[in-house]
Amino acid sequence: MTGETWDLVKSGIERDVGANNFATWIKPLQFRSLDDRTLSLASPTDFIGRWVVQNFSDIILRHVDAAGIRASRVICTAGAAPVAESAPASPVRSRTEDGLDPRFTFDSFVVGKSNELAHAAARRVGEGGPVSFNPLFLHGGVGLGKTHLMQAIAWQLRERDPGCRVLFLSAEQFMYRFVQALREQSTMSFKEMFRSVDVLLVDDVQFIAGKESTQEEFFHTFNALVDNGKQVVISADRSPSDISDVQERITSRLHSGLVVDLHPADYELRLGILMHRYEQCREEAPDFILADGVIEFLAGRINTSIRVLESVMTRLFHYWGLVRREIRVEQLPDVLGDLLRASERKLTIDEIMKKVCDHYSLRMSDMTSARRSRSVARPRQMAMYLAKKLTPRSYPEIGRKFGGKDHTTVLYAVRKIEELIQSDPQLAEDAQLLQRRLES
Ligand SMILES: Nc1ncnc2c1ncn2[C@@H]1O[C@H](COP(=O)(O)OP(=O)(O)OP(=O)(O)O)[C@@H](O)[C@H]1O
Repeated sequence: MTGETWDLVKSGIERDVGANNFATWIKPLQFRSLDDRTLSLASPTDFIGRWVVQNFSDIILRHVDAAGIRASRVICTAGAAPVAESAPASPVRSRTEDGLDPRFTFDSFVVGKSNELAHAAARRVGEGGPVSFNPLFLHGGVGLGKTHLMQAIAWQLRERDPGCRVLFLSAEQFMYRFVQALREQSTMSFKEMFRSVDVLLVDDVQFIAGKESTQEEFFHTFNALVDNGKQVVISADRSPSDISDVQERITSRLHSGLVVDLHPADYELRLGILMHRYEQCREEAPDFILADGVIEFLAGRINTSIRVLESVMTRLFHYWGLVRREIRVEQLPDVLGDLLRASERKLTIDEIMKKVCDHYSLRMSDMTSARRSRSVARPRQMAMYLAKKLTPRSYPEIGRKFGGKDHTTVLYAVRKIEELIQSDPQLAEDAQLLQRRLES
């Protein structure tokens, strides 16, 4: 690793930690050395060094890993002596050399309503042979199983045909490899390597937004593969047309295959995933017991990402390792406090109005105005309906937020939209889409 690579890694970290955190904590860090998987960074003060190690080690290691560099510990030094040192990374990184996690297979993927289409499409690609859609584009919010499905495809293809050349990498890794090839003047072998694969899977493609030459290279690689009948699978946190700063020609090519949305997990899927993890834990430790109602309680409460559901079960398992007693529902707030609170984030009426305005190209003032033309009144009714459905606010409270309207106006709006959902498929689709966007 060099100082230059560290600078690239830093730009990736900025995306995760936000501009303020970046400027305060990460930007001042200088690369010192990488020995024996220990990344040593120089920090301007002891305090910054300690803070970084405590709060940012995992993120730093994740991005270093994405750059293809193996490191398992961060040390910060101010002056000559180390001020803080992270514990070695946990064995979460039990990935194979090619970046595939052995846990991410189809067998361990729980299928529900919200991911069944994505799962079916991924399965189809995993079967190999000609596929009628290319590329397969999977998108959805944080921690909903995109990476899991992509890697499951890779594992299945390899299992069926060990000779099949499958390459899985993140868009961030694609960029690092490309930059390295430019630096080492080896772009020809870079191109050859990428064009020789049978199936290319690129995760988190939104990362290349705004990165002109990486986009250009990605576009050429993509075209060369698709034109030669090789399968491409891509994932992103949003749909192709919602990724800004990506050239139009790329967006339209991304659209040319099958675009599938992974929706937030519903109650049944959350329950299924928790039960699956519980069984896995019990295979390891048959005495690990959760009292009746615990899993149902968690499935009802944790509605953020599936990653959080997993952390919950891991936390309970560790807790059980200490107390060795059945865990009951009453104990959950103490054991899981922060994780439960994180799921309590409530949607505000302002957020709902804003999403509805974006969707129908209206101004926020249209939500509170008294205009009755249908192009404004209908979206306003939709926003009222969503406010009733997705927040605990009462009819009068909602009325007040919409420019002091009477509660009967809100009641009428909710009934009207409910009625139209039954008779107007376009409106029903709008309502469903908005709800999904608001809940994700
Ligand atoms: N349907 C599922 N069944 C079992 N596990 C799942 C399922 N969906 C997600 N997971 C698990 O949740 C975790 C997060 O999933 P994953 O990393 O695939 O999310 P992602 O959509 O790629 O999110 P991000 O964009 O944040 O990386 C993983 O450990 C994965 O195994």
